[in-house]
Formats: sequence, C-alpha cells, structure tokens
Amino acid sequence: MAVYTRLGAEEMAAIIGAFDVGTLVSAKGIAEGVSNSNWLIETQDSSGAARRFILTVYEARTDVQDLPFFLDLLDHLAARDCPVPRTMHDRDGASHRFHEGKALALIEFLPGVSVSDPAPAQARAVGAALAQVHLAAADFGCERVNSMGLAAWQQLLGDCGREGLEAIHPELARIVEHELALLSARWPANLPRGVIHADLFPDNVLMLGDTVTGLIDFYFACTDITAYDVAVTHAAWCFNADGTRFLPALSSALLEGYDSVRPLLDDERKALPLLARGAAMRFLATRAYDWLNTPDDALVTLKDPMAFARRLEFYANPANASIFAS
Ligand SMILES: Nc1ncnc2c1ncn2[C@@H]1O[C@H](COP(=O)(O)OP(=O)(O)OP(=O)(O)O)[C@@H](O)[C@H]1O
Ligand SMILES: N[C@@H](CCO)C(=O)O
Repeated sequence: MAVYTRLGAEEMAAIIGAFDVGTLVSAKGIAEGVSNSNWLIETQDSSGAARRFILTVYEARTDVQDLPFFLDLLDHLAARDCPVPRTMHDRDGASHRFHEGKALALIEFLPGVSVSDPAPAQARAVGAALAQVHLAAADFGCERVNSMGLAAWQQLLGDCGREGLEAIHPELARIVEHELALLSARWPANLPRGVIHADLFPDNVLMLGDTVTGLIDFYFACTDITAYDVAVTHAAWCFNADGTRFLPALSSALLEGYDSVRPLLDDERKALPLLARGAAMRFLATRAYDWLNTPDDALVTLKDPMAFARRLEFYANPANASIFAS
C-alpha cells in the first residue's frame, strides 16, 4: 500500500484548504505506486460541484530540488494539449508545499485505467502521445540530468556485484559485463536530445478504450536522447510480462503511432537497436539492485530483473534489428 505518511482528517482538511479547490469531502489512500504516498481527494466547490484530485506526498526517493522541473513540465505540456495532469497551485501560486518537512503537490485527477494486456491500437495511441510530448516539450526552458543514465546503470550493477548477479541467474553477470562494456563504447553522442518521460510503462498511462487520457508519473523525466524514450517505451510495451515473448504487432503499432506525429530521423531509427539495449539495461539495473537490497519485510512487490535481461538478449540479437526498420 503506497501510503507511507499518516494524515489525520484535520491535517488533510488544512492541507487541501491551502488550495482554492473547494471543501474536502473525502480522501482515500491509493494502493498502486511504490515511490510516494498518494490519495484520491474529492472536494465540493462553492457551486456544489464535485471535483477530484490526486494528492502526492513525496517520500525519500524523490529529490525536492527536482519538483519544479517535474511540476512545471506538467503545466507546460498540459497547456499544449498533451494528455497530462495539471498541477493545482496553492493560494500563493506555488506548485508544491511542505507539511511536516515533506513536500506535497495536488494534481488534477484524470479518468482512465492502466491496461495490462495492450492491443495494437492502444500501443499506437501511446506512441503518438509520446511523440506529442517530445514536440510540446521542445520549448520547455528547464533541463534535468538523467539520474538513471549509463553511469547509474554501472554504479547499480557494480553494487550488485558478480556474486549478487549470479545469485539472480547464473548467466546474468556475464551478460551484464559484456553489454555494459558495449554500451559504454557505443552509446551515441550526436542524436537529438530533449525532455523525455523515461519510464512510460503501461502502469504510467491511463486509457479509456484506445484513447490515452493520461500520461502520469513524470518523476524520472529528464533531458536525454529523444529516441531513447522511444526505446524505453518499446521495451515496456512490446513484450509479455516476463520478457519471454516479443509482441510484433504492438511494436509496429507503437512505432507507427510515434512516426505519425514525429517521424523518426534515419539516424534515430538506426540507433534504436542499441538504445533499446540501453533501455533494457536501465530497468535490469534498478530491478537487480532492488532484488538484492530490499529488506524481506518491505511492503513492496519486487519486479523481476530477468524480465529485462531477456529483453536485452532479444535486442542484442542481430537477427532482431529489423524490427526497427521503417
Ligand atoms: N493524475 C492522476 N489521475 C488519476 N489517477 C492518478 C493520477 N496520478 C496518479 N494516479 C493513480 O495513482 C497511482 C500511483 O501514482 P504514481 O504511479 O504516480 O505513484 P508513485 O508512487 O509515484 O509511482 P511509482 O511507484 O510507479 O514510481 C497510479 O497508478 C494511478 O492509479
Ligand atoms: N517502471 C519501472 C519501475 C520504476 O522505475 C520498472 O518496471 O522496473
């Protein structure tokens, strides 16, 4: 249950009272998510209309210094008609506040559900929405370094150690060593860069039918290679959960959807096999680290690192490079 912070009814009413969003009617803790504490908030405004919001209290994993980047980005993208929630600003105009030393923000509630078994039309819509974000973010003035880039993969996997990786799977240390060396040597330097979401998994997309109603959880958003975001989204959407089966119809649909809004440049397309190996390595790294370092009594369901080791092997196989050809 991702509610790490306890808030009494009076405290909650005082927090919501700092925003011009009506009177608090209910606050329900949201089970999904592991990083921060989230509540679904209902209020009633002066005309009697019901309104809904998400209250997020940021826990240790989110650096408060980054909040202006994340929250201003939502406002920037929403103003350009991207399907992202707006940030509600408080009565002083601030996008986030502090309560008992923790930062919090009130975010627009968007309808929709996260799909667990996407159809090609849904993957197409997600590809198009991602491209829309990339275009709309072009004039966003702020930058943020990718804290989950190549250096972080090396650090996390180094911390896992050869023995740790071999305990996860006997072949994992060998695969990681070989792939990290290759990625360090070949990671592209000259591809177009911009703001990327960097974590656009199905659980971070709200949909109604084939329509994307919300892209959420921008807490890894950063400035990096734009096509790397396509690779991340590809790795997240185009395989079954354990990574044993590539789903070609989802892959074609996702890439077509993206291209229909922002056609990939030839150089970007050529780089996708390598960028996808990097994307698979990024999630392998955080999952392997968490697998070995999360206490047994922690209230989180660990995600399987091997699901991304299998994707990595798929992308590394030259016979599969053609999936990215136009
Ligand atoms: N703007 C929104 N509109 C509707 N529902 C939302 C919105 N933002 C978040 N949610 C709901 O809250 C849940 C948790 O949100 P989120 O994924 O941002 O939490 P988190 O703890 O930061 O995530 P994670 O652990 O995935 O990093 C989502 O799965 C979704 O159900
Ligand atoms: N989406 C990530 C978790 C957040 O980085 C994963 O599935 O491993």
